[in-house]
Amino acid sequence: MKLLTVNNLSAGYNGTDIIKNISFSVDSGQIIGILGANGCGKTTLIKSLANLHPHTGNCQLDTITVESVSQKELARLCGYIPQNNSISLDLTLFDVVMMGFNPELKLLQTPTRQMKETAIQALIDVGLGNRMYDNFQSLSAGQKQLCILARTFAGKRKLLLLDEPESALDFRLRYQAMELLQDYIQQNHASALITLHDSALALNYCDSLLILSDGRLIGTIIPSETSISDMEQLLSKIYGTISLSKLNDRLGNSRLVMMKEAETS
Ligand SMILES: Nc1ncnc2c1ncn2[C@@H]1O[C@H](COP(=O)(O)OP(=O)(O)OP(=O)(O)O)[C@@H](O)[C@H]1O
Repeated sequence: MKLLTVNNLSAGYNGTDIIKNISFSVDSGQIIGILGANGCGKTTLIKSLANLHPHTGNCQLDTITVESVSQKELARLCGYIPQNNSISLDLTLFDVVMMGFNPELKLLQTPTRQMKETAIQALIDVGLGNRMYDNFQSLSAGQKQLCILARTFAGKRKLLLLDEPESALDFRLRYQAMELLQDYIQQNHASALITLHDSALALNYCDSLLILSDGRLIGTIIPSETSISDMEQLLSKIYGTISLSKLNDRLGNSRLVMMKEAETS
């Protein structure tokens, strides 16, 4: 079932389009990666989908047209994690996660007990259960990112828009965050659009990958179906010469590994 349909999306700055005529759709239950070189327009695309950046074209999310609803209404269906968190207030981690319920609460309405329990569980799930009442500002950059992820999971939105959520996480936590995301998507019949610079996460955790180059969608990879040579060809357009291999880990799970090759002239 389609959760999101994007039609002819273009957006930019100062009258110049940075992303150009992008169209794609996302089924429920999918994690879609957005890959592209620095500056190709990934953040601009994600912000446009969250209706936080002016654009032309339109996005249909479930039963709503993104461009025609209020931010609060959109926030009930869609959770957005920006590249850099902008929380500068002295709040506990618990308070930060509780902010995820704001779109559901009316003015002066207090959160329910179930919301509080969900927030606590979300913090435990990301490994921050023992820091729940610490000041958010006292966390490291990676821990802040995990706390924001917990807030997004607690909100139980149908669509998650995540802009490089792994950037501050160490090697182990990157994988843990992707596993948590997979569980979330399955349990909530949700979908995620996620910009990534980590090819191992992109190739091994995403159901499909949108390949952006210079603001255009130049192709789509379905890691479980697309041939290695087709994937290499597309990925080389954004990363230069690369090679891909399928390797088995010790448990026999097949993994895609991308290696940078010397540039050929
Ligand atoms: N506020 C702005 N004003 C003018 N130009 C901008 C603004 N924000 C971004 N740009 C330009 O738009 C282009 C795309 O930026 P964007 O942040 O969407 O790229 P990105 O693919 O997310 O990059 P990265 O991988 O480095 O995060 C860049 O050339 C950037 O300079």
